[in-house]
Amino acid sequence: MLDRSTVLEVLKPVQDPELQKSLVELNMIRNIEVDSGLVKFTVVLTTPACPLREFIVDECKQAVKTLPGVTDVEVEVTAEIPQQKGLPDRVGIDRVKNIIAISSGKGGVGKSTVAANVAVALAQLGAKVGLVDADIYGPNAPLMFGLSDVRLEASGDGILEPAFNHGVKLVSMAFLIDREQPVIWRGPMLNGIIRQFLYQVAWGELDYLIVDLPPGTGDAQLTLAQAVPMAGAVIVTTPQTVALADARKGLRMFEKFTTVLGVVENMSYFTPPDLPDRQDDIFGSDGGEKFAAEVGVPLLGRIPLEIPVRASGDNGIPIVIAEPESASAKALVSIAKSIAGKVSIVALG
Ligand SMILES: Nc1ncnc2c1ncn2[C@@H]1O[C@H](COP(=O)(O)OP(=O)(O)OP(=O)(O)O)[C@@H](O)[C@H]1O
Repeated sequence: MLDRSTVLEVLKPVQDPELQKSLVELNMIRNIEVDSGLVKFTVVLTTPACPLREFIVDECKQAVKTLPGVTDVEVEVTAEIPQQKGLPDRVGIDRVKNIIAISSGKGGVGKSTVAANVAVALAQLGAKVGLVDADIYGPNAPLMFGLSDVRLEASGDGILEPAFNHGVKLVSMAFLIDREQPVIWRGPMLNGIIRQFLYQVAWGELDYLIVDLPPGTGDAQLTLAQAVPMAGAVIVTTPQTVALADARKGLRMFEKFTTVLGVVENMSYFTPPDLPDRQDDIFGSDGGEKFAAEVGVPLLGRIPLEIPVRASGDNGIPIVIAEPESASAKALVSIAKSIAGKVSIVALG
């Protein structure tokens, strides 16, 4: 007989490929309805940015269709994002589910570009996202979000209301300081600023809080590590040997206090606009892939060097919005999905 329990039974062997557990066991199948031959149910994913969304829905449909009497299957997809372990219950951070650090060993490899686009891509996929620009020596996020002229001031109780654009809440040193202030004065402020950005911002409910760190393995990384537990860290590098050597140092440091979710290879190749089939490996070939394999973490994706990436960053409209069909935008959306998938594994692990 075709009813709720036979549907649930036939769905039991269907697994979430990343979590490697049955969807039924994970309580991801809800609201089963059977109306003669029509079967309807909801799949509750662990992130709206699930990289395997279509695959999972297809597997479920195929399984249910094997039941005698089924004429049609309708699947609704929603998401409930699990919270990482160990987050303190303190104002500002109390409704944040997952904190993700984006870091690089070397400067100028595109870390802020990746952080901004991953944040916007996750928001476009339906997640609630915040971004902390913790790069106090070169805060670029306001420019990339078209918010260069914004100034923020904490209210009487010391709480900062974040700026907002492209679906992302944002705080940055650039919103607080006098731009003429010498960079040398910023170092001693670092500890306080990072804590303020975590605990004294009216973040509200956030699925992902992304922290764009300065390059290297310095005070900002240690301050963040001491200030709050993270779901994980992402290392951005170019395929170049010198960038990879620095990335290795960064990775070893992060491994001491969080999960390294993976490596992003940026500026992987250049395709001349008039020669769409060509790929010039300007900074070397497959460096990111070899590096990821060597250190035993996933390669989350490769982003080509494209002029519109730079131009869109300078114009305040990240490439995933400005040119969503470009190879770099597609790579960045796929990277955002991979990061979300890995964060779910950490949270449920
Ligand atoms: N894939 C790409 N194609 C073209 N330009 C890029 C790409 N990635 C980054 N850029 C450009 O390179 C420059 C440096 O990028 P970005 O500021 O993101 O690097 P960073 O690693 O955060 O640097 P910093 O060390 O200053 O923090 C920016 O002008 C950015 O627009």
